[in-house]
Amino acid sequence: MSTAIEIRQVSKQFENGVRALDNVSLTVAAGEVVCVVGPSGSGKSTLLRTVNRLETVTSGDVLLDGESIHQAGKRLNALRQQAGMVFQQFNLFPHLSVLDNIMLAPLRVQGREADEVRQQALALLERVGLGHRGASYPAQLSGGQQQRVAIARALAMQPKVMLFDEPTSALDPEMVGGVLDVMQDLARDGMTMIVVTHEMGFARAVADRVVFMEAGRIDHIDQPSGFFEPAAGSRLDAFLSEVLR
Ligand SMILES: Nc1ncnc2c1ncn2[C@@H]1O[C@H](COP(=O)(O)OP(=O)(O)OP(=O)(O)O)[C@@H](O)[C@H]1O
Repeated sequence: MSTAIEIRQVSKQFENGVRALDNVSLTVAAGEVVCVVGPSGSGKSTLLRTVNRLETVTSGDVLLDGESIHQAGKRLNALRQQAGMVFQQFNLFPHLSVLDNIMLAPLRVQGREADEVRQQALALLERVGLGHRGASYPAQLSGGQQQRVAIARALAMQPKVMLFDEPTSALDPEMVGGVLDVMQDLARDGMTMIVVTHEMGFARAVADRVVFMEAGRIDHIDQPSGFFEPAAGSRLDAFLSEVLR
């Protein structure tokens, strides 16, 4: 299987001295779903953000389909578009309708043709179960619906990989399932995904591998063959007891 994402010995030290990532390496194959879990502050978001260079690296590199994103030069925008990102806060434009939110970047950033973009946006809205809400504004939707629009918006750029940063953490519990269902469908369709999440049920049901981070390093990777038992009394053990409770 071809490699979609290669995180190569990435370290990140912020200007305040915090070492958020310490020599992290991870390879994600095309079509693979990797969930990243770990205690607060362990570096999960920072790692995800280095993949599309929302965060620079202190050393190391990330390759998307074999191309360096941290040395990308003029190719940076093109490479960034290969990695769709979904955030905890949905970040929709409040003054634009749902349909316009989805169409904006394909039109403005990619310069694609309006009819084609509209057809695709409508199909994506159907896909996330909101085919009837294209004319609504974000404030008229629930948090879960807004997050499904944000997923459709990311997909509209036709990315090769999708990066999710705690996509359900800001949602009311009854909204979580609908968003996870959309993500599970995407996984089934063969999308390459890295998902930072505390949803261990989702991670174990959908992920090909689960990466456990602790203090800026990958502590352990669960393979499909067996689940990880953290050392009793460790920080990861405490964290997992908390999220699995
Ligand atoms: N812009 C920044 N400037 C300085 N320090 C930062 C910055 N962003 C993150 N950090 C620090 O880097 C470390 C890793 O943060 P990160 O957000 O990646 O962790 P996380 O595992 O995603 O945590 P959470 O689950 O709480 O979101 C933390 O100590 C955090 O305070």
